[in-house]
Amino acid sequence: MTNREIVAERRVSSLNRLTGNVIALGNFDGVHRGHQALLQAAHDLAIDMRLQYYVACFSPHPKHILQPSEGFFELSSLPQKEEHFQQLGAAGTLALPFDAAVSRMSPREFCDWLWETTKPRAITVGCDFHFGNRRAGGPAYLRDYGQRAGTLVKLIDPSRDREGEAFTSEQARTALSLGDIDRASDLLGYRYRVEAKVIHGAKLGRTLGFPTANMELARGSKLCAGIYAVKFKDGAGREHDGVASFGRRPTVTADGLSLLETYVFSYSGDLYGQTCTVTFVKYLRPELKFDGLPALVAQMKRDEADARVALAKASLNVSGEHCVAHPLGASGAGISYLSSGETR
Ligand SMILES: Cc1cc2nc3c(=O)[nH]c(=O)nc-3n(C[C@H](O)[C@H](O)[C@H](O)COP(=O)(O)O)c2cc1C
Ligand SMILES: Nc1ncnc2c1ncn2[C@@H]1O[C@H](COP(=O)(O)OP(=O)(O)O)[C@@H](O)[C@H]1O
Repeated sequence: MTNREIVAERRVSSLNRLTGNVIALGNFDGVHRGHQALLQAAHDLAIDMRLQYYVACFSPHPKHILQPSEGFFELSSLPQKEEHFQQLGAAGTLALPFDAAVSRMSPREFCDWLWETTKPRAITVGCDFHFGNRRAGGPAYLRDYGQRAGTLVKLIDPSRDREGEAFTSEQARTALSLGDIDRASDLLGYRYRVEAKVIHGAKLGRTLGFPTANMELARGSKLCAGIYAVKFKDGAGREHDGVASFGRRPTVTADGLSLLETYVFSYSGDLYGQTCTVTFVKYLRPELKFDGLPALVAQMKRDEADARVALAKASLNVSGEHCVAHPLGASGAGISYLSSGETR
């Protein structure tokens, strides 16, 4: 059997498992507290119907294709979303490929494809979800289509904070772009985190007594430049405390690339090439241009002390668990990738 055949076989078996279940449909960028409530509704419905629920989301996020020049600030990668979905009891994730051709599908074509692919017994969808050419399809279209196909389509109202404002991905993006980590954590229901490979830098950090693991964030990130108290997970999954700087290092470069640089406390070793995760616990201060390296190093020492205090004060739930209590725990079956021509 060739590798290709093995992959195809796996795909068929996972799709066979997925058909005839509950589908939670959406983009779920950030998997924020509103998304979590919707996924909880899908989960509850699946239990009532004695079925499983799967999440169907587009990949890449449609904004990358529809507004490529605007540099979309995506809150979570597909693997990060899948991790959240698993924690929220989903049996698997169906990544629906999004490209120009899919963007031109009529609502009817899209629904025909989705129904043929997943044979859903029920679909849960947020009241503001739109799809199809020029966003012509919406929850009402899905409900009517479902009625004709004998599928229950459950529209979920947005969940709101104490002030009555709906949780949105855009609010979380705004909070992160302002350095308001507390607000972002509150909206997301967990602490914002990024994952990337550690790359080589100017090798100056070690001479300052502050070696930093350098990571490039996804294009389009609008995270506020500044200094943060963080948790750092190395490639082997070990968690460390640290202090990170995100920005262009105006003290040492004229127009450097934006980098996330973490000084990992009580660590010595080689992190180059490891895929690491940085979880943001507290914003400490803006990035500044210092008058020479001694002034920068003196401030970095104060930053380290401030970060230690902030990390000691923060609740222990630092790896960012969900606020939503979940009876099922992890039971995910992985991601299935589909092409729009494929049904089973
Ligand atoms: C805690 C901390 C605070 C920092 N603050 C600033 C800052 O305010 N301004 C700045 O230009 N660079 C700042 N940096 C970035 C340093 O300039 C950078 O880490 C140093 O030049 C080493 O770079 P390298 O990893 O490429 O060797 C900070 C770094 C850390 C770890
Ligand atoms: N405590 C530490 N925190 C961060 N990186 C460390 C630490 N100790 C050793 N390292 C290693 O040193 C590298 C950073 O050193 P640095 O001089 O800043 O070089 P670069 O400019 O390439 O980032 C990291 O990528 C990692 O491999």
